[in-house]
Amino acid sequence: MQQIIPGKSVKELDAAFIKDKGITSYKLMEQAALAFCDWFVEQISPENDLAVFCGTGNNGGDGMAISRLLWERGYSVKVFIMGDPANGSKDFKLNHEVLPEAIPVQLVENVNWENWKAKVIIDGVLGVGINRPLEGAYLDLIKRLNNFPAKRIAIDMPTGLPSDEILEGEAFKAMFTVSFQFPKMALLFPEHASYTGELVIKDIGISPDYFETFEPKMYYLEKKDIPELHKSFDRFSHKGNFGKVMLIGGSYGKMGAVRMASEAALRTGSGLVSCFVPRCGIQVLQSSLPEAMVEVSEQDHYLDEYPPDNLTRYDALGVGPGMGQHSKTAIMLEELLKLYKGPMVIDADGINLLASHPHLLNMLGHNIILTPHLKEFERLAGACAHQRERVDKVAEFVEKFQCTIILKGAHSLIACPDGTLNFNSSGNAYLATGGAGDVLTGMITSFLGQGYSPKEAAFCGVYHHGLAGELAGKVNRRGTIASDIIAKIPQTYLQLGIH
Ligand SMILES: NC(=O)C1=CN([C@@H]2O[C@H](COP(=O)(O)OP(=O)(O)OC[C@H]3O[C@@H](n4cnc5c(N)ncnc54)[C@H](OP(=O)(O)O)[C@@H]3O)[C@@H](O)[C@H]2O)[C@@H](O)CC1
Ligand SMILES: [K+]
Repeated sequence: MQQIIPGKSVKELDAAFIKDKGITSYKLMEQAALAFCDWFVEQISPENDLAVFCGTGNNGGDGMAISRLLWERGYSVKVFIMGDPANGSKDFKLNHEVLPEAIPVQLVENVNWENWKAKVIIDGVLGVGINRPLEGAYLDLIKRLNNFPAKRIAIDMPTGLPSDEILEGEAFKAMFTVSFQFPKMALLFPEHASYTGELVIKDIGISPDYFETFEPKMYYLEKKDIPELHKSFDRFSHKGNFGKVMLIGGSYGKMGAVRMASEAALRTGSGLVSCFVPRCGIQVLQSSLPEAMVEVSEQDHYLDEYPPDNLTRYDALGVGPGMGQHSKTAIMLEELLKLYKGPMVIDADGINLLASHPHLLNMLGHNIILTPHLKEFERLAGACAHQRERVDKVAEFVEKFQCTIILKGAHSLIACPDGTLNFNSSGNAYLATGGAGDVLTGMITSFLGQGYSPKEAAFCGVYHHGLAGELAGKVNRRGTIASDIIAKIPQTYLQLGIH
């Protein structure tokens, strides 16, 4: 898996890599620029005139190299330099020197903005070297570029965005950020969505072993990581091999949640799916999801204090969708935590009940996965000012209670008891729809029931769920609903080449 390291460690990483490979830093910059151009030519046609803004550090050096390479590919390019080129970094200067004479170069301070035009703005002003908020001429430039009607693309990082912290002040508002080798952590924060734009990661050839010495252990979960996590089944596999799971939840008016989680478990591959719901749910479930078996608790409208009988029948449980927060249901949850020693996902009202009955937190452990969205997590662990703080609190929570947490959102964070923090890459905004979380619960429960470890089940569940959302979004766009995501689960296996 691709490791994410702090921006301040990038220089050290580069130095180790180029020393070991016996290449120059200029060559590495060329590799980065080529990787950017490979992506760029697929997106933007040469009819568009390009304005490349270069600082005088290595981000600016990238900008210079990219200008040359795109010019060679037939683009009309103009270069604008921010800062004093005489004070530039070594590789900035080298790339400045080899810039073809046919490319016009101007200092930003000399630009007459009145007649200025460009269809595409490429930002190579500052990258991971940023160490303070933008001010003065830098700030003026970025504000101007943000208001200019052009396509905006950032090299490595949008100028102004710190690589690992929350933005203070202003930054370049990129429509695309093409980041080298790994996503800088701040590109994954929801607060930065309008600065990062669409995130593209381009491999520049630095293999994973060069990252290993860096802390903390943060990773980016990508498509290539998923197939090897999957088990293979053969012609003689029977439904027992695919696991027997139970989804526990539902209350009057919220039976859809447990129904969707159950269908998602079936579509993910569970051999047998049972539901445990209040009495009022039996007809809903039996008629709308005939593949599931249903057991009911005594009460009509909510789950009473008695958990299902004979829990050892199940390979995994998923608890919480639509469950409500009745005090008797809280007792049932406590009983479940006492009695059931297999793997379990706790979501939605299950999490809310943990938050309102904090003594239950001490019953969590390695076999349990919690799947809170931001607000649910804050109910568990206290308010957070921003995602940076939330990431730290998630890590602390997992260390204390030794369970897995999946903090849902764009780039869901999977924090594991082994101390790793893993950010997901799949998914899109169309996943932000009622019931999508219930679908995820069903999927992870299914993987647990199929014998995947909590970490494998979390990785596979989150990645497949995001991919199903992408596939559903392609067809249904803003009209995507949770059932569309479920319908696309089988296709995610196909996309990943898994039988
Ligand atoms: N492996 C990789 O990922 C590779 C990375 N590469 C590229 O290198 C980039 C990093 O380059 P970099 O280290 O030279 O820093 P960069 O961002 O150009 O800043 C330059 C200088 O600006 C200054 N400065 C700071 N804050 C400021 C502010 N607010 N306003 C004004 N000035 C400010 C500060 O100097 P100071 O003023 O503090 O002396 C800083 O040193 C990286 O993002 C990627 O594009 C590739 O080429 C190869 C492979
Ligand atoms: K930049």
